[in-house]
Amino acid sequence: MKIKLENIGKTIKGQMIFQNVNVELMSGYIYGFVGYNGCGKTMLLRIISNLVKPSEGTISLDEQPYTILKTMPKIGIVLEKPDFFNELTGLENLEMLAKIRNEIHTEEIMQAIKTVGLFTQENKKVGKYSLGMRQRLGIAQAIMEDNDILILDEITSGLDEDGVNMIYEILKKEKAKGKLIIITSHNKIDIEELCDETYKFNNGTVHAYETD
Ligand SMILES: Nc1ncnc2c1ncn2[C@@H]1O[C@H](COP(=O)(O)OP(=O)(O)OP(=O)(O)O)[C@@H](O)[C@H]1O
Repeated sequence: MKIKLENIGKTIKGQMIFQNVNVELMSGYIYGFVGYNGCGKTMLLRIISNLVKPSEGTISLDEQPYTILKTMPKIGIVLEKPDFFNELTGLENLEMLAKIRNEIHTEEIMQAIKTVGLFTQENKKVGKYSLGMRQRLGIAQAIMEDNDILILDEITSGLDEDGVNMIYEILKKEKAKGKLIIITSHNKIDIEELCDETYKFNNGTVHAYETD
């Protein structure tokens, strides 16, 4: 699977966020987006996820522009702070989200909960979860349905050392399964540990970036 961005630009209310973005993303690789606060990383993730249309340029999946695609691939997304219902437990939140596609049931959800280290916490209300636990639940939601593409914004924010190592392990396993993975992080170690290719956002431009 290949996602190709050609001359992608985004302008909001007359303000250019970025322009002429040319990037190719392939299954089996982990890509990193880096850059200062507000440079447009999340916006580009939204465009890649087909949640937002670009102002200019073409984005395609296996040479088919998104505008004519009949079905999008399965994408697991954690954009910024994961939003859950505080009055429901972690398990209930994931069960509710799983009902949208209706492809998986409690067994697969519990597997994802175990993978992210929330086993025994699944029946606690999310309102009582710490920031790191919410982040872990967000990751469980992204991986539970065996998605083709994983898009994880600020992957390690709010996680303790165990949580960070857990994320590294999960993403390396998902990569080995042939998933296309895109992350953003302000932590250089995340990028060095995980990414095959990194793109740096700077003043409206996006360029491949050498980490060494
Ligand atoms: N819905 C919106 N309406 C207007 N402007 C927006 C909207 N969403 C984002 N922006 C603007 O687009 C720019 C890029 O925001 P974005 O969230 O993509 O940055 P980011 O690189 O992800 O930042 P951070 O590192 O802080 O997460 C910012 O200037 C932001 O104010």
